[in-house]
Amino acid sequence: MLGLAPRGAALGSAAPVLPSLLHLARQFTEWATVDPKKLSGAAPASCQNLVAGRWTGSRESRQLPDPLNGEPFISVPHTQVDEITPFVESLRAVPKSGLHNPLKNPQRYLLYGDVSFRVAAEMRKPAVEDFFARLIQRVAPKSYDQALGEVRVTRKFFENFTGDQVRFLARGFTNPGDHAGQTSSGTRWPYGPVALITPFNFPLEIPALQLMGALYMGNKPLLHVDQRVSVVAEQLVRLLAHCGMPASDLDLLHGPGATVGEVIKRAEPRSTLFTGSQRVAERLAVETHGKVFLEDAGFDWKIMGPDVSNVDYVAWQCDQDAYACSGQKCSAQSILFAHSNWVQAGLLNKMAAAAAQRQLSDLTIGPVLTWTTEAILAHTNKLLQIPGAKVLFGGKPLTGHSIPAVYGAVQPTAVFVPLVEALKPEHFGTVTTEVFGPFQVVTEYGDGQLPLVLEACERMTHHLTAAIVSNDINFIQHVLAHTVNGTTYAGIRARTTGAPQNHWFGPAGDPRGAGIGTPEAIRMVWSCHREIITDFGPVPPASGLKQS
Ligand SMILES: NC(=O)c1ccc[n+]([C@@H]2O[C@H](COP(=O)([O-])OP(=O)(O)OC[C@H]3O[C@@H](n4cnc5c(N)ncnc54)[C@H](O)[C@@H]3O)[C@@H](O)[C@H]2O)c1
Repeated sequence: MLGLAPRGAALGSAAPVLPSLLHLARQFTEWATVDPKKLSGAAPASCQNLVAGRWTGSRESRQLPDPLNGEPFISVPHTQVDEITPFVESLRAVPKSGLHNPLKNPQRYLLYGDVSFRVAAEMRKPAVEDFFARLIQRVAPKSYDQALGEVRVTRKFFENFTGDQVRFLARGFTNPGDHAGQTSSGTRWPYGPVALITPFNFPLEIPALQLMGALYMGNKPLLHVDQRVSVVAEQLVRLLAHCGMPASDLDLLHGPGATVGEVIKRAEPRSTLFTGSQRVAERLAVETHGKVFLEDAGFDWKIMGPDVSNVDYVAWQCDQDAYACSGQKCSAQSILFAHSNWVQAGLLNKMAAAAAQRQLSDLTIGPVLTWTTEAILAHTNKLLQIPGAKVLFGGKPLTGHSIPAVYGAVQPTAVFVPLVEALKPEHFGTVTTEVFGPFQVVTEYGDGQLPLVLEACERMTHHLTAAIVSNDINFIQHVLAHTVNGTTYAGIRARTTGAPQNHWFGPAGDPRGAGIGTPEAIRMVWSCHREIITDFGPVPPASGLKQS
């Protein structure tokens, strides 16, 4: 309630007529159960599961270490396999025809347009935007600008699906039939019970965009987010409920990945969207008998054409692509193929200078959550065994910090590997291993060596993002024509990172590959095609019927 001035209160009277700023800030997040500004070992937060519309705990909890100083600061349900029956039953209770579809409960499309409108309005409030940005920073340390960018992309996504836009997602088509009374119509049908598993690196954006896609299309999702960051998704779910989402429309399961894996085995959701590592992706593909959509490993390349221009800008973009969020973006620049003209123009020195500006104090470099310092340095040393390989910059641990040893802490690093050596079968696997941290491989090619670069792209196994940095249309068309990555930027401003709400983001070249964010992605991942052929007559006279 806004503390408006009481009727008749005189201006200038001693009684306060406006609510205090503190009160306003608090009411903006009345649905929240954590305060990211206070969150610490001294003021820990705790999380809850949501199942069948009820918030619950679990027998055991895990105390998460603060990634910046190791103090236990969040207690998260450590849900065990013997506690999953309510989650299995909740999913099993969902009909295959979903909670809504074009013929059932169509008012729910409008409900979700309305929920999205309210969430977007809430997220426009500076206090709410700041709440999510800071909460993201506390669990997946990244600079404030990067965290705020994640919140704003999420808000714009909600804005995109307000009003009638959810209903339009389920748009179908009709074709005239063979005779009077017959029409065929293509419809978008939900899967019903579905699962959604997302990683740590974008704790708000990935769960929000995929979750809403699942809900918009009429499914009931079981949501599981990496437990190191799932506090953010829980706050999103609380905001959704505050904005009118029926609390029983989704379940939220905190805990180890193995527990959600077991729920999936027993509940057999009709489809599962997984975002995370290749290892778990392949395992789920087998366990679900292929009923998966995957957004997995990203070994992302950037090719720089022979035409050099705007070297300062391009070096800045390389630094952003490789090291923003400490390289923990699936779209991060993993390998750079620089034409010799760029090397001669001083690109690598400018990249080194940009990387040297990054610092822990503003989280432009920070903890690595899935690779330890030792593992990153061991990988660096393995690359350095390749003839001609050398460290261009970085290659050392960060110093003067209290990041716990379970996480990694290394300088932004670039290792140069000669192209011909990189292509040798004994080296190729190491060179193209995705290091989910501030790390990239750099190589150089000369005139006449583009076929070797394209051969490297052909032999890579995953095709998520890519960048072709050039303004030479013939060069760009040639590279585009011979490669397949799902999200490819081309032009002098090309980047590998960038997963906004306004374009498709996802891999190509794999029939299991998913997409995120756009109407096409939502329709493809969260609904299937159903053809309904209506044939009401008039019926022809029986005398004219022939057997065949
Ligand atoms: N392609 C994309 O859009 C995209 C986006 C973000 C991250 N990623 C990839 O994610 C990886 C980094 O994340 P990570 O290494 O922490 O991923 P991960 O595979 O270890 O974890 C991802 C999720 O899977 C869950 N999980 C773990 N074991 C499971 C099991 N047996 N059954 C079901 N779920 C299980 C985890 O709890 C977590 O929520 C990188 O490879 C990165 O490229 C890809």
